[in-house]
Amino acid sequence: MKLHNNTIRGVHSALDAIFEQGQYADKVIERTLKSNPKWGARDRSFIAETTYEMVRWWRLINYLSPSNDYWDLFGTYWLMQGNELPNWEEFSKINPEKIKEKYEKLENPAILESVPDWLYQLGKKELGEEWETELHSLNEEAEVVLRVNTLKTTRERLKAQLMEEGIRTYQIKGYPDALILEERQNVFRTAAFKAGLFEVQDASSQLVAAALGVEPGMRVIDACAGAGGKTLHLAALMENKGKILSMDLEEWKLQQTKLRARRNGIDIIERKVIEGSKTIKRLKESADRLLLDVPCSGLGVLRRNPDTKWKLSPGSIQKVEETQAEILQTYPSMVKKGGQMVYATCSILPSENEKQVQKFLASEAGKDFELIEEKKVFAHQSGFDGFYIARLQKK
Ligand SMILES: C[S@@+](CC[C@H](N)C(=O)[O-])C[C@H]1O[C@@H](n2cnc3c(N)ncnc32)[C@H](O)[C@@H]1O
Repeated sequence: MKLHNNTIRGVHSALDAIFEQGQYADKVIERTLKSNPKWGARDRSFIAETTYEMVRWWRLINYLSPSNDYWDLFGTYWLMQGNELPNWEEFSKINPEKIKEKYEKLENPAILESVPDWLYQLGKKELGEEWETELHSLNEEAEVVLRVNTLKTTRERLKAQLMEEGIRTYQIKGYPDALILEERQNVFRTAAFKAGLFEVQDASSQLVAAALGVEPGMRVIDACAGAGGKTLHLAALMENKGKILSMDLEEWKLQQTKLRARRNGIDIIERKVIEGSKTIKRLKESADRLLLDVPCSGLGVLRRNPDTKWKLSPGSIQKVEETQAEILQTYPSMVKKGGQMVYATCSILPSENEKQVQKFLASEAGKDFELIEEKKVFAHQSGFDGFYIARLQKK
């Protein structure tokens, strides 16, 4: 593949915004791509892919070539991919033989898998032997997965329509609404997306709303709804009949659901900002189903958000675990007697998952609940994001 100086500069400026200014990788890439309308589809995918991969392998790259110069770091990454470097002045400081030798001698698994030491040790402590395999898998590039909006189309019809738009997809067993892209492409520009025929949502994430066992006509609360990914799925499973109360602390996130719901042809969603414990108390025993898609470390979705590795800290994980425990102590009161709730995270750490559920069940707030089903979804087993999904019944 031929390298172009100005697309590499695009990668450099994206890396600078991510590492020096602490911005989120997905937002940075979106902005970088918009900054030069002359870049074609190939340039854009080079910039997006290279930035993500360099963020993913940042520790390893910096170990192999300790340098503050982005050209050295890019050159090292390029060699790691099995490519040759062109004879450019910018790459003159790079010694491919030395890099190769250093890599071959490397034994430290945290550097090899490109994660901070504390994170490597935490994973090992929490998951034991399974961590190595899982971590390796979490360093792979994520597939692009679509969730068919069954309110507007079927999987077969969408597959055919996307094919007409030049996008090839395939389906997999066990995920009834999912289509996977054969090749990474920008699907947001398609007529099918604009018509609300699908949303982009990882296959594991599609298991969450499905686990809640909703039916048309139910009253459902999605208490950590964010921008509404799972709310939209719930609405489709409910055939757009009943009521969904979509709640979050952040109003700007809930606002995004409005637009998405319109595109999806959904009108059963009501939005409510959580202003404090009163908001929750007023909704006591009002829901047939409650979804707690709680804030988490995001360690299950490192494929999609590799910058999470460098943003997390032991302190931030502890803080998020405290929030999870607090949510579990108060929000389940919104479930009607005989109703059900799902507690879910996109983390693979037992301390955010089964241990939180066990603590809840052993507490006063959880005494009326029982665990019906629990799914620990690992990336190395499923091929998709890591998730945890627990379904509980209120007696
Ligand atoms: C995992 S994200 C939700 C993703 C969303 N359900 C989706 O499918 O797109 C967790 C959400 O919980 C919200 N949150 C954080 N603390 C909360 C709290 N105490 N109560 C309710 N929501 C909270 C965050 O703002 C964030 O949007």
